Amino acid sequence: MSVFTPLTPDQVGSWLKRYSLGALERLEGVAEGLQNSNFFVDTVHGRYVLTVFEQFNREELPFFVNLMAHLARHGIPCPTPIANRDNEYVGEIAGKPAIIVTRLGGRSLTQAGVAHCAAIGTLLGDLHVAAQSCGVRQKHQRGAAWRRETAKQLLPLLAADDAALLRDEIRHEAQQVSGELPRGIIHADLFRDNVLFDGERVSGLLDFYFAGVDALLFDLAVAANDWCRGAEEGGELDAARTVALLNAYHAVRPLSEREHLAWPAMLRAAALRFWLSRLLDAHRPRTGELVARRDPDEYRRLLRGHIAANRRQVWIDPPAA
Ligand SMILES: Nc1ncnc2c1ncn2[C@@H]1O[C@H](COP(=O)(O)OP(=O)(O)O)[C@@H](O)[C@H]1O
Ligand SMILES: N[C@@H](CCOP(=O)(O)O)C(=O)O
Repeated sequence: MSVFTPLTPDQVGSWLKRYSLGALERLEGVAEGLQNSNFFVDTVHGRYVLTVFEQFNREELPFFVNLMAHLARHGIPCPTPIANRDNEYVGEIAGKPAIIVTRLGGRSLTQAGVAHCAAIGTLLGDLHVAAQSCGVRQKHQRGAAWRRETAKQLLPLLAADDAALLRDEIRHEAQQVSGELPRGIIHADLFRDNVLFDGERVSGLLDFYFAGVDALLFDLAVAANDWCRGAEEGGELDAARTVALLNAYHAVRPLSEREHLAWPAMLRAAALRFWLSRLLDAHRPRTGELVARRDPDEYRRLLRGHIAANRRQVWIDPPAA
């Protein structure tokens, strides 16, 4: 996250009185992330993370908070939301909705190896299975309809070759049949900075604020695009890491023949999703105390790499059931 809403120790100290977490010992703004304002909060009882929501109103939060609570109960290493003395997860600070969750140990990786990618495959499979019994549902907010609408807004702002790429990609996506793929709640943003590792063990899965129902394969493609991207400038995936990710996932939730066939298009859809959101951020920058930005060109290169690989038929295929 970035800090868009600065908070003082006094503000947080008096807010904490609504919880049974003890008095504030230390408050620190977190520089990573893009969507919300996050603070590490240490109290006499433990270590927590306070998230102030910049883009959601109160009514939109119960889905995410209940999903995290459900997954934590089912052994997924995600933060556990803490209820206040009125037994509510969602509170308010600085006029904005806020929650406090357990702070997990470990560190996010800048470079992932084969063993890390296998751990991510297992984690994602476990997440998809555990989420099946979650009582709350909502649509994935960055799905195909969002991509179409966002492309329309961005097209007039882009250079001719980018606009042509975007138009072709939206057309390509419309020709796919992803509606027939297995669906469920997906994390939808499983990048390296949203996972904490302790050695080769996953100690934390963070940032559920894009989660929602969509094709499960989309989640795997988002993860492959970030965790398995090769070191070179183009958009090819590293074979060993991709195979490790896919095989580990397949061992938990076997991929179907239909998913196998849909994989190349799904990698493109997942690359398109982040090219679009990064372009939007670049064209409408937000202000704040510590604001992180991500490079749209990285995902344009990845998208072009997938299109070129598609023409040459050099996909690293997932195992088929
Ligand atoms: N529960 C947590 N335990 C440990 N670190 C956390 C936790 N929540 C957030 N963080 C830290 O804060 C950063 C930003 O959090 P994130 O949820 O990704 O924010 P945003 O929603 O703004 O993207 C993470 O990369 C991680 O370093
Ligand atoms: N993973 C996305 C950005 C989403 O922001 P996050 O900080 O909430 O993960 C990207 O890399 O574009």
